[in-house]
Amino acid sequence: MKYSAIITDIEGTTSRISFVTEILFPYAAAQLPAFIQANADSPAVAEQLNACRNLMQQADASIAAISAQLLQWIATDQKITPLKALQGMVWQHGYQSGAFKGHVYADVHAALSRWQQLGVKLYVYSSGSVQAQQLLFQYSDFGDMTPLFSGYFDTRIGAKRDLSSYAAILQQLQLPPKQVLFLSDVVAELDAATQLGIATMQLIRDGQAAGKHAIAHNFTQVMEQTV
Ligand SMILES: CSCCC(=O)C(=O)COP(=O)(O)O
Ligand SMILES: [Mg+2]
Repeated sequence: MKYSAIITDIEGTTSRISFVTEILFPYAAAQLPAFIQANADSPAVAEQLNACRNLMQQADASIAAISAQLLQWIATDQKITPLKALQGMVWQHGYQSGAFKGHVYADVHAALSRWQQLGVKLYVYSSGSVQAQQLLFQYSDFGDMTPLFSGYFDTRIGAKRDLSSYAAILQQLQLPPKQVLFLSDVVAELDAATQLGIATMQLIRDGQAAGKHAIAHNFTQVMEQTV
């Protein structure tokens, strides 16, 4: 096996883009206003509301104003950390109530299981919060997949198109970059990882434009190129 660790993106890589854009985002848009109104005093929610005020540069922004801003960020798919944290909180109710399961491609479940058997450490790096990542895999189509993963990274370590984010991840993994493989559907994310010497492979499942990276159309093809 070429790699000691594999880091995977979620949307467009392990999971269908439409699961995020047509199920998760609309659910969050529908639930967030009432959720933050009802939970504004809880420390976890209050912390994120204040982070939104800082980003809005409106120290006295009302709950209604923050709700409107959150909905605008969702509508334009902004990868903003407090939005992602609040989305994870409302998605928890959606998963636990059975409103939806976490979509994971069958080839992903098979490959992750095989890589774990081979002793490869598996990680997730997504703009979705760590909570959202863990929920998706805990309530996946294949049951609880979280035992497969050794760690999770989100935008608290940095934006996915920033080289510094991958430097911080490598620091935590304590591995040489060439022993780490990063899988994503987004070329700009792969470009950032490549600049640090991390191995990369682009997943092309929904017609994504190919970059200069090695490509695969599913995780079975990733496995074929990495053993
Ligand atoms: C963890 S499922 C929700 C994913 C999400 O909220 C998101 O914005 C995905 O962004 P990415 O940069 O990981 O494609
Ligand atoms: Mg993606």
